[in-house]
Amino acid sequence: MPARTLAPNYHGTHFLRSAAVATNLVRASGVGRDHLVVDLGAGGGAITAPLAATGARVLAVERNPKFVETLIDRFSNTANVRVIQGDARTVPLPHRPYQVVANIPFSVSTPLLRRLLQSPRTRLRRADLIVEWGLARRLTRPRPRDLETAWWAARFELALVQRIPRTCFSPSPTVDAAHLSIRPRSGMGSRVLPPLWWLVHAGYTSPQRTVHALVTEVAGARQARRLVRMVGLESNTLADQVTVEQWAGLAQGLAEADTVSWPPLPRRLDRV
Ligand SMILES: C[S@@+](CC[C@H](N)C(=O)[O-])C[C@H]1O[C@@H](n2cnc3c(N)ncnc32)[C@H](O)[C@@H]1O
Repeated sequence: MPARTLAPNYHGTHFLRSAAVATNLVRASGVGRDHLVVDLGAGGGAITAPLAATGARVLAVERNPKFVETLIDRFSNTANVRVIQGDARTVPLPHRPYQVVANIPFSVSTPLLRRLLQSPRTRLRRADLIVEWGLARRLTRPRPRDLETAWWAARFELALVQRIPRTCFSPSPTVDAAHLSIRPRSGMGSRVLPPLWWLVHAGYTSPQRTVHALVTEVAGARQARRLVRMVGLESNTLADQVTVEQWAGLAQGLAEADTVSWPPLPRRLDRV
């Protein structure tokens, strides 16, 4: 169904009118035969169709019954597409590793990102999302302004791939969008997560303390000096000057040193 026939705009959502944007997004995602991929907010299938063409197993999640009908019609003969009527904020996500490729509704971007990125047990392997330009800028700052984004960005590399002009959507939103790529950061296995959480939590709760003082609390002054230097910081660098990459490096160093018995991660991180 051509995107421009989908107006009026349902709940502030914007449908892709550019097939090239959908194709490029899918190509950049690296999705291929037999991968499991979820399209959250599938609409008329603008992204579902190029995903299906890769041979991947595609789950197309859509809340609006009219679009669900359209999707069922459009993909009734496509064995590798399953249409799921439901709310992307609550629909069960796969228990095995999966990717997400989607033009997510701007109005629920943050709850959806939380679902994908927050839990230490997430099975998300990568994601390529179209999000609001301003959100993509905020998420990809080297020093995020809030603890939640820092927790996501220390475990996943969040990169702004390109700006997508508002004219690529129908109806056009008031602002441009962006292709946001999400890839797991290497070396962030389960042993690294407790020290990582401790560090970012301490750093964002006490932004004016030196990172050296924070690390000293758990590792002793000598080890703290070594780790702080190892990630390219000075002893007097304040916590709010530390990048997510440096928090990740410090957490890896602490996990390797293996001298601390870390408290378990808070259960609320798993509530997704
Ligand atoms: C930005 S549009 C994208 C549609 C299509 N993927 C495209 O790119 O043209 C978002 C779609 O998500 C649907 N939607 C909005 N909120 C949703 C939710 N909470 N759960 C599932 N789908 C939702 C809307 O009905 C709409 O079809």
